Amino acid sequence: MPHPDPPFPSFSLVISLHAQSTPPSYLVFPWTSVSYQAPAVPAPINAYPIPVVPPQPSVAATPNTLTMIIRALRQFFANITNPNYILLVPTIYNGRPRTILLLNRSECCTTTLLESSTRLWQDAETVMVSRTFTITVPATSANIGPGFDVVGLSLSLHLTLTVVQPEPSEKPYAPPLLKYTGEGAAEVPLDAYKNLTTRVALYLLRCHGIRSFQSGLEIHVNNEIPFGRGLGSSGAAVIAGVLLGNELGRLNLPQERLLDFALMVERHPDNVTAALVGGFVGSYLRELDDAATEAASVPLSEVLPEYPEDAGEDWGLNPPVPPLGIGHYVRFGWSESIKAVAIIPRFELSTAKAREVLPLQYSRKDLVFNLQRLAVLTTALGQSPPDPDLIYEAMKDRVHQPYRKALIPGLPEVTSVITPTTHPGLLGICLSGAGPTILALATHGFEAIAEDARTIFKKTGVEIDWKLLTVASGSIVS
Ligand SMILES: Nc1ncnc2c1ncn2[C@@H]1O[C@H](COP(=O)(O)OP(=O)(O)O)[C@@H](O)[C@H]1O
Ligand SMILES: N[C@@H](CCOP(=O)(O)O)C(=O)O
Repeated sequence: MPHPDPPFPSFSLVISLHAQSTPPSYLVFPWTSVSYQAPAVPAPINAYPIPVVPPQPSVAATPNTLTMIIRALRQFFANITNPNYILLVPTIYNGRPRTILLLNRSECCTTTLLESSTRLWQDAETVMVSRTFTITVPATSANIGPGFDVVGLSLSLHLTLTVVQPEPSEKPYAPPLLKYTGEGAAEVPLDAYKNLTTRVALYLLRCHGIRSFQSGLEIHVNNEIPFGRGLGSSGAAVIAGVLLGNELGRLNLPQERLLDFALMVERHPDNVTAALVGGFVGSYLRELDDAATEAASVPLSEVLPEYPEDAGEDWGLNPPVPPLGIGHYVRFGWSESIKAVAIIPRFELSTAKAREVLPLQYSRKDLVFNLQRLAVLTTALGQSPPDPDLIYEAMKDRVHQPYRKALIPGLPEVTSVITPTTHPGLLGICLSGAGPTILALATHGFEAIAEDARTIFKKTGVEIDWKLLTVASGSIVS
C-alpha cells in the first residue's frame, strides 16, 4: 500500500517493541492518524531509513532493532532543519519498559499517540538519545526583615546541575551516577534515592507514571550555596529537582505547576518561588478546599519517602500529586543600585531548628508592626535612588528575628549597631532566611559594613565570611 504524503513538519510515529513475543516485534502506528500542519519539507517520510510500515503491521525485529531504529532516527533528524516536529517512540524492550521521546518542547499532537499507547506510556521509563543539559538555580534570601514566609530575593550564588542522558543501550541497568563539587560536597548523599534533588526529581517522574531514572544517567552538581546558612540551599535543591524531573520526563510542565510540586516538599513559598522565577518576589499559598488541603498536607515522608538501602523499583510509587495552583506570586521592582552583602557565620543552623523556636501566636501590635513595614518595603526597594531612612526602618521585624537571636550570638548587636548613619551606603540589615547569615542591603560602603560585622561577631566567638552579591535571574535550563 503506498504511503500518503509525509506529515511534515509536525508528525509523530509510535513504535512499540514487544520483546516478550518470539520473535520480538514492533508496531508502527499509522502516522496518518496524527493531526499535522501543512507540509513544509517536501520529502516523503520513507525517503529516510525509518522502518515505517503500513497500518496494522507486526514485523519481526532483530535483537538490536532498537539500536537500528535510533540510528535511523538520528539520520532522519540530521536531514531536517525545521524544529517543529515531534517524534515519539514508546517501547518495551528486553522486558523493560522504555520510552524514547524526541520532541521539541512546545509540541502538540501527542494526545492521539498517547491514547494509542497508554499502557506502554504509563509504564515507561524515559530514555533519550544522548544529550546534555544544564540546570542553574540561584540562592535566595527569604523574609528581608518583616516578610516572614512571604518575600524572597534571588542572589548570585548558584546550584548548577550538568546532566548527561546517555543513548539507550542493551547493557544491564546502571543507577544514576551523581558527582558533587562545591559547598556540601563532603556531606551530601550521592545515592540518587537519598539525595534531596534527585528524590524530588523522582517524585515528579513518579507522579507522571515514570517509575525510575533511565539507565546510565550522569548528574554533576556544582554548588556555591552554603548549607544551613539561610541562603536557601534546600529551596534551590528542591527547585533543581523539580526542573530535573520535568526535563528527564519531558513533562513540559508550566512554571506554576512546577511550583506546586516544589511546595509539596518545601512548604513555605518564599525561597522556592524566588529561586524559580528570580528577583524580589512576594508569594502566598492559596487557601485550599477540604479535599485539596488533605492532598497537600500529607507528611513529607510520604511525598519524599526515605528510600531504604534495598529500595526496589516499587518503593514509594504513587506519591501524592499536588493540588493545582497552590502558590501564587508577584515580582516587585528592584533598584539596580542595591547590592547585598551576605555576612555568613561559619556555623550551620537548620531551618527546621530555627522554626521550632517561633511562637504559634503573635500580638496584634507585633503583626501590625510587620505589616506596616512590609507594605512600605516592597515598593521602597524598587525606588531610585533608594531612601535609606525609609528602608532601614522598613526592614525591622518582630515576628521571627527576636526569637532566633538565642540561636545566633551577635545578631541583635550587628543589626542595631550597623546603621545608615554609622555606615554610609547601608539601606537596611536583617537576618537572611532562618539565619545565621545576616543580609545587609547597600549601595556602597560594602567592605566597612562586612568588616565591622566581623568584629562584632568575633566578640561572641563567631567567625564569618562575607560575599558581595547581586540580584540574580531565576532558574534556567539550557
Ligand atoms: N544541593 C543540595 N543537594 C542535596 N541536599 C541539599 C542541597 N542543598 C541543601 N541540601 C539539604 O538541605 C539542608 C539545608 O537546608 P536548610 O536547613 O533548610 O538550610 P538552608 O536552606 O537555609 O541552607 C542541607 O543540610 C542538606 O541536607
Ligand atoms: N521563611 C523561612 C525561610 C527559611 O529560609 P532558609 O534559607 O533559612 O531555608 C523561615 O524564616 O523559616
